[in-house]
Amino acid sequence: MVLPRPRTSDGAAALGAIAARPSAALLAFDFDGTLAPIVPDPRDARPHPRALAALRALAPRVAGVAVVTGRPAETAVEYGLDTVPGIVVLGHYGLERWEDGSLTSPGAVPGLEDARAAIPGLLEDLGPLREGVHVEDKGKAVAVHTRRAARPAEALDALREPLGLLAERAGLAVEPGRMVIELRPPGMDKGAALTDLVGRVRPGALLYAGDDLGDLPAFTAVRELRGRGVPGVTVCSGSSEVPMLAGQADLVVEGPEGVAVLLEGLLP
Ligand SMILES: O=P(O)(O)OC[C@H]1O[C@H](O[C@H]2O[C@H](CO)[C@@H](O)[C@H](O)[C@H]2O)[C@H](O)[C@@H](O)[C@@H]1O
Repeated sequence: MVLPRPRTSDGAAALGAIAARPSAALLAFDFDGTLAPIVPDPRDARPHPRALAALRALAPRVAGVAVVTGRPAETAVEYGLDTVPGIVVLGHYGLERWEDGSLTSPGAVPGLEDARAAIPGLLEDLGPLREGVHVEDKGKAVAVHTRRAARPAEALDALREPLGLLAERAGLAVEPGRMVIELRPPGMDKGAALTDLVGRVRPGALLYAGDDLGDLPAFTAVRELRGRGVPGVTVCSGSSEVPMLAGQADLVVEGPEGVAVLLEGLLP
């Protein structure tokens, strides 16, 4: 199968290196919007069947397959990732690590209980915009979603300031995403998580694919790693919701289906 051509020479060189010597490649992905199509209810998200099949086939041939997600690691695993041989799942933006059935996770998150208690009142203050806004409690982070709201973009805009102030008071980080604002533990991001993983795997080349603002630190990490001699290609799983991400990537594909086609192109 023919591989797409990245628009940058660095990206083209890295994808060429991955195709030429897959056994030295690390393939890393965001979950929602990249491997899994976006759906209204986060509990219904599952990996695109073709992407999952391609990952299963590629995993024994590459140096590593990883998912770096804002989800709790075990949630992404339960949604089907444990069927990929040897996969590493880094959850909560890298705070958690799941590998070979075993989870490493930090203890209680200071400030989260206060944030959790304050959110219902803050949602009441939204008035009519409140309709359809829902809270996803992820144990070590809380996400406020507006995708199912009657007026999703307006509700999200109305939430930015109060959730920002609440995060500041509680000592939490604010993570804006696709029709969602999360309050999560500070001190970790997908860039640090990916750099740490590269230090462990020591790949000859690296691919990272993402779809959202939370993936930008991973894109930056790929560029920094290039400067340290690790060829890397960034892939944007494109959407109309986050158009700016395309300009930050070496290669743009059409959502999770496009990611699946790219992975199929790496198969022998
Ligand atoms: O880092 P990711 O793997 O991309 O996770 C980021 C957040 O994704 C999820 O929310 C997004 O996907 C939902 C399911 O398709 C969608 O309904 C929602 O609008 C999106 O924002 C997830 O629910 C969050 O917990 C993740 O942090």
